[in-house]
Amino acid sequence: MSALADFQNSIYLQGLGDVLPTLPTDPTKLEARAEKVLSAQAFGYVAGSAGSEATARANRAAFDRWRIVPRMLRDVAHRDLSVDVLGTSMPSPVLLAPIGVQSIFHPDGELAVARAAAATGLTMVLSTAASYAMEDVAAANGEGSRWYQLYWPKDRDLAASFLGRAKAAGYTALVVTLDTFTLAWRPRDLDRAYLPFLRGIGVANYFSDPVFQRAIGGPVTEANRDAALLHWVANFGNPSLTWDDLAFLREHWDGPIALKGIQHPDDARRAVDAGMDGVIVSNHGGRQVDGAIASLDALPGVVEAVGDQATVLFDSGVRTGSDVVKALALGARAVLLARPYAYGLALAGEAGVQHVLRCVQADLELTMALSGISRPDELTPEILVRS
Ligand SMILES: Cc1cc2nc3c(=O)[nH]c(=O)nc-3n(C[C@H](O)[C@H](O)[C@H](O)COP(=O)(O)O)c2cc1C
Ligand SMILES: O=C(O)C(=O)c1ccccc1
Repeated sequence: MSALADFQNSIYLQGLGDVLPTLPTDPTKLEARAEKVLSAQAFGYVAGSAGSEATARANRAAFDRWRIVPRMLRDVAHRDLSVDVLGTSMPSPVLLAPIGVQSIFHPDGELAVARAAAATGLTMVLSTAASYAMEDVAAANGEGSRWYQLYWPKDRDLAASFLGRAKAAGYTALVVTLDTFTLAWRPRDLDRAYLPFLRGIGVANYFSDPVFQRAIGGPVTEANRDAALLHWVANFGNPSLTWDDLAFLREHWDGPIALKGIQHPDDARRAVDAGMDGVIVSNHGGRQVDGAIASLDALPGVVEAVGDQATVLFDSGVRTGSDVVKALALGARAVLLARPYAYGLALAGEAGVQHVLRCVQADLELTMALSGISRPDELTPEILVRS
């Protein structure tokens, strides 16, 4: 049964008992509802962006400047949303973006998200800054499919250790995030003096790592906890990295690699020259460079530069099925969904994440079908006009 039929059934069955769906389907309402259950600090952390938040707004405005021109009488009775992305087959072109520190949203954090991803068949991308160790998340994800996102630490041995652990735990592709070697100027967090890591959230992969433990002289205990956190701060990111360093990744990872945070066509070309398999066009949801180009506006140039040589993925601002249609029409192979599933997690744990994933997929399937599109590879720029 398709995700759509599945979802409509569940709404219908709930309706029979005069019980309305417990969570909103509208992403804006979902965010508003999440604000009610989260602390001001946790909500500010997820909803907030860098500086004046102009780029976060621009991400959404860019979607609104494209309009779909639906086509009729195209026999869309049989729809197949499945795609192959970097060696992973997925039921629809939507992945779960890496989001760190998920236990600030729900005690089960990444474990709940891993279960929801497995239940829906979608691929999750686990952050290095997760609140649970990657082996525990892999166990929760079971037969599901998972990629690993590297925050590339200064200590090369630690980076190599992370990659070895990820491979052993069944993460099949590597996402390397380049745009966040340090957190940007984020007023909402600054004004609350809020940083989850300083409370020991988001460091599970570090504290559980043998290389990290060796560096601080043994396992993390109450006695050396502050020293461990300081070591984390000193090692989290490496601002000295250059394109030449990418050779290290190829040496330590034999699967597909995608660079996340690409916004310029020349950087995409350099990624291909360095032997990378994919790029993720992203401005980190406007959380890094305030005033940066809207992610959707950066997409066509990157696709033109490397679309025939690398897999181009997209995130930043994806909220609805029509957003996915637009990003795919502009050349993305798949998109990463981010904040909306964190809101689902905050509201109802695994069930909340499943709800969000099912909503986006059902909306996507309906929007495609009603636009005359049966399969993702039929989406081309011709279906869009500038509004
Ligand atoms: C709370 C939060 C934590 C995030 N943590 C990470 C992370 O650990 N690694 C990473 O590559 N991106 C991280 N991101 C960025 C997302 O992967 C994604 O690029 C961004 O959220 C897309 O913007 P959108 O949520 O507005 O669609 C984080 C985003 C949020 C909101
Ligand atoms: O907050 C973020 O955007 C982010 O990417 C991050 C970085 C380090 C730890 C947790 C999240």
